[in-house]
Amino acid sequence: MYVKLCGLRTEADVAAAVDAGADAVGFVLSASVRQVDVDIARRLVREVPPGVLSIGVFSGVAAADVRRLAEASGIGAVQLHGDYPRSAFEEVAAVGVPLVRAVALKADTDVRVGAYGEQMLLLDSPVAGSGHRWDLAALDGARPEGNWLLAGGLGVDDVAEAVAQARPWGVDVSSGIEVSRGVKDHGLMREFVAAARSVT
Ligand SMILES: O=C(O)c1ccccc1NCC(=O)[C@H](O)[C@H](O)COP(=O)(O)O
Repeated sequence: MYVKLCGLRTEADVAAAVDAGADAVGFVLSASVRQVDVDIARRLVREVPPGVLSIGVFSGVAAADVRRLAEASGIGAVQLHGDYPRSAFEEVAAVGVPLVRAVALKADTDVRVGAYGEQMLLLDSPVAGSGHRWDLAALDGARPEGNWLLAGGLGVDDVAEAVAQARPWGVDVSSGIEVSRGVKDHGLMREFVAAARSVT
């Protein structure tokens, strides 16, 4: 079970996420209570050891600016959140790092991983980073195959049940590992990773 812990803002967060066994850590580089600027992102990326992917998360940022921020921060992957067109993925692909397409599942969502040139697909609630769950029954008949992550309101108490139901390749969380909005709880990080991987 691939686990991404998102919305990290401090060196201590990064150390705790790595210690908890996260496969990927997310830094939000667009408007959010969890936003970090490019200088902080660059500093945090340097703390991420080889083998753990540092993912820059963008929403509502023009593709040219995503490219610039991705290159300046040195992040290891780019997550484009929301209604980015294929052309944006093509433009950002020039950075030369893996891409994550993050969307809320709708009737017309292309759920094929790689359909926009991405390496991972992330299915999330309609409001990213809100901690809101969505109805996993929507996956019936629209379940992706391959490297797709489930997100949206997951927490230590329900991630195992959600994994058992949706059978994703990975999971992603932000609100569910926070003590208050935007402030990570390092104990919850450890509990979340263990709970996500408890399903056989
Ligand atoms: O986390 C944010 O504040 C955010 C803001 C804008 C775009 C994306 C954002 N987060 C992206 C993530 O990958 C979150 O981990 C994902 O939406 C799940 O969040 P949550 O429901 O809080 O666990």
